[in-house]
Amino acid sequence: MSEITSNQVENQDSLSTESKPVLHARNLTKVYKTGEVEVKALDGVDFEVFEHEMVVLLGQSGSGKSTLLNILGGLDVATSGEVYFKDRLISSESKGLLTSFRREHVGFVFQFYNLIPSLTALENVALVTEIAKNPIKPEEALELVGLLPRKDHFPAQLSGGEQQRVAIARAIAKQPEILLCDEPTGALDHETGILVLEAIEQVNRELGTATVVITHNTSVGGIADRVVTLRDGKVSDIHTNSNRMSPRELKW
Ligand SMILES: Nc1ncnc2c1ncn2[C@@H]1O[C@H](COP(=O)(O)OP(=O)(O)OP(=O)(O)O)[C@@H](O)[C@H]1O
Repeated sequence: MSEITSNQVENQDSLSTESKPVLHARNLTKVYKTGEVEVKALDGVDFEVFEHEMVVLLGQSGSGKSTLLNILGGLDVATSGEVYFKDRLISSESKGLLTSFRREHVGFVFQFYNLIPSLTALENVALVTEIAKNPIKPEEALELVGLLPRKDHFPAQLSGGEQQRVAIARAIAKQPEILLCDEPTGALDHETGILVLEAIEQVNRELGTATVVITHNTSVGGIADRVVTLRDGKVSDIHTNSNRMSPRELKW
């Protein structure tokens, strides 16, 4: 992987003058201590995601992708460094404030869907909309991911890809400013993975939700505005795509 070039840094600067970062992190480090053993999972990471932007986060296993995503979303805290949500410095906030930041502003999608088996697709999404401040209707969220016709089906009656699309609907139904997806296609075959990426792409385009997608699959970088690569806990490359590909155009 190449180091960041001045051209790439310029591209970033031009992006930042056109729109504002929804999230930005400065000089993040994360050290995990287990007994005598220390692992430096993040080592001076600067990262931002702008309004409406789609960022794909690449890197080998153990490079620090999930650690970064969890800190950005307020699920974990950094050892040092700063994280801002717009102008709000969230990295110095109490656990309670961080929890309310996460509840109000962040949608998460993980590799495994974590739907409640005894509830239908619609009820799984409604669980979130019932307590959110400014939700869209659960039906609308399912429509966005193409699953309204399956609203009365239980998770066991849906394929893996369909369950993941319900999980995406659940994540975005509260209209978060940020959608963070950790290996959303990791458990899926190629065709199903494309459908899930299409759902994420649709949400990003129609709701304008700033989105970060972690993947091992370098081809998926084609759907992003920017592709950020981590290596050994550092940003090793930032690439700006001149055009975003649709998920269906991806080949792997
Ligand atoms: N809770 C933890 N305790 C100790 N070490 C951890 C913990 N979580 C992560 N690590 C270590 O931190 C490093 C970064 O892990 P992380 O999960 O962020 O990488 P990743 O790029 O997301 O990997 P993968 O693609 O395999 O999910 C790894 O060396 C990992 O073993």
